[in-house]
Amino acid sequence: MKILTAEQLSEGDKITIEKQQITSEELMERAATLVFNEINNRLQGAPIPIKIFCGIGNNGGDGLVIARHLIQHGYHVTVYVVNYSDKRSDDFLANYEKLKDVTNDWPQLIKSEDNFPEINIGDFIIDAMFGIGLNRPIEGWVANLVKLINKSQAFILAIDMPSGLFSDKIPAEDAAVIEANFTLSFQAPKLVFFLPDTMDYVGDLQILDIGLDKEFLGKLQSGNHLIGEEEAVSLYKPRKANSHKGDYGHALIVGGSYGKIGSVLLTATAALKTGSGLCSLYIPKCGYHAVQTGLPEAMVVTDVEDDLLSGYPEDFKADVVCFGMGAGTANKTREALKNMLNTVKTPVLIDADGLNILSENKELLDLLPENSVLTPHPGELKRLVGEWKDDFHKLELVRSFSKKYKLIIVIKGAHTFVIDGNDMYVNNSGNPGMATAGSGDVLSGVITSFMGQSYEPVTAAVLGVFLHGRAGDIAAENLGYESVLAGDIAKNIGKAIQGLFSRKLKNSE
Ligand SMILES: NC(=O)C1=CN([C@@H]2O[C@H](COP(=O)(O)OP(=O)(O)OC[C@H]3O[C@@H](n4cnc5c(N)ncnc54)[C@H](O)[C@@H]3O)[C@@H](O)[C@H]2O)[C@@H](O)CC1
Ligand SMILES: Nc1ncnc2c1ncn2[C@@H]1O[C@H](COP(=O)(O)OP(=O)(O)O)[C@@H](O)[C@H]1O
Ligand SMILES: [K+]
Repeated sequence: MKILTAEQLSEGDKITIEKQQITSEELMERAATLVFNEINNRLQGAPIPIKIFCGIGNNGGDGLVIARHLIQHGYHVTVYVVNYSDKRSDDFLANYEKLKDVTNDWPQLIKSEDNFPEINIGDFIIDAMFGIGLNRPIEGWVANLVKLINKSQAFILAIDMPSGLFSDKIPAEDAAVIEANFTLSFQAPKLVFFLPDTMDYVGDLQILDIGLDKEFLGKLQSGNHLIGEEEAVSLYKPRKANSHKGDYGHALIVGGSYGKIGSVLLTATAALKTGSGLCSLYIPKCGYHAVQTGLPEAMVVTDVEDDLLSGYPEDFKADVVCFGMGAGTANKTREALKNMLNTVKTPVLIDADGLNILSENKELLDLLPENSVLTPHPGELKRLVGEWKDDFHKLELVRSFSKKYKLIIVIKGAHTFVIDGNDMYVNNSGNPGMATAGSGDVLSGVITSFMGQSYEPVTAAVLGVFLHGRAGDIAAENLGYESVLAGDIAKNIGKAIQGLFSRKLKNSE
């Protein structure tokens, strides 16, 4: 699904109105009716107090339409007009009139703190103050109203955007922004819904298809994509009946050091669980018995050193090499990485200490084969590209880094971002149970495995990140967030792949 900007969506509104020969009021009616249906499906007529805070633009107009439908269906609704300006939009005014047809309770006007209503913990708040039209921070008494709503602990449903959130920039730390429990947004997700700085304002997210012109949406140039199940299915290559292990790639996992052999074991397990035909590890001698016992399906080659890596098996024939987990950053290990990069001419994956070595030895970046995949968490990323001011600045830095070195960067996080030059893929699977030691090692194994199975590196990264998150979701469904171990994510990769084709995620390990 494309992630769009406020400008693209406004343009989509205009074109849709022209092509479908409808009025903007009709489009508002369509969009807000979809919101009403969602609310009605969930509340099922429950007699809870619903307080709708409407701005005076089209977001407020949506609020008025939602209010009208809710009142018609017998809900207990109080409508507030947050009168931050006198410039009411035409569609707001039209729907303000229409509200008269269904109620004698005129909306309550809020013009200052004096008009603030009481908000109770059991209220159902609908935030229709500002949508994509926000063009400056919310200030004065309106900011205080936002803060009052946030403090109330009532359930907050935001329409289109949590009010106060811009679609293209990060609000200041003390800015007034609605902290929604749920956001129902129109037609396409906005990038801020997924950034670490702003995702907490959004709560759970659902996108409503309000029927904007398909041709316009199809042709829109947007390099930003949200990756869900549908996208993942389209990337997956089924196995052929007439095939053998040689068809599914030989992955070589290089890493580990004394006390950190578990990391490579996790990566190799994940690679095999993702379908690698063969998997070998190149590790220091101290890990030999652990790996041979822990993962009998894997082959092991050991370094001359006992406790760390110092070299690379130059004659080794692998389809893909992954380097770094648990490796440490000793000088000898830096030489091992250098040796690997001087030997391997096809895209590699670099993770963890491999990234730390690159950060300390930037000249090595030039040795990375084009389309290699780097999988930093935010700490590793900072060492690699420098400090950023906010998430938009971070994405800019990573984009130019990706272009400069022709690399694919996987920024790990609650929503992992895969950046390949101007293209960006935002992952929509995963859960906080995955914030556990070694889950990144598992991700490296999954992506490496797909690279070895002849997926394009960017496809391997995007599909790998999605399936890793989905496997984590399956593990969490069965174990609870706290009990998910990285190994459980690896165990459920197969179920995650199966789940692409059947929605039944049950009977997992
Ligand atoms: N395709 C879509 O996306 C559709 C959008 N609709 C709704 O229309 C909304 C956009 O409506 P508008 O463009 O009228 O904008 P908003 O309703 O978001 O904002 C209203 C107006 O407030 C003013 N304003 C901005 N920031 C302010 C601030 N900090 N303090 C005081 N005033 C401020 C601006 O002049 C802005 O136009 C969407 O978010 C959505 O809810 C729907 O009705 C129909 C379809
Ligand atoms: N809150 C979260 N929601 C979704 N995924 C998460 C969350 N926290 C962590 N993850 C995922 O878990 C992995 C953690 O990787 P990393 O930080 O490298 O851990 P480690 O170094 O212990 O392996 C990443 O793939 C990340 O996207
Ligand atoms: K809103």
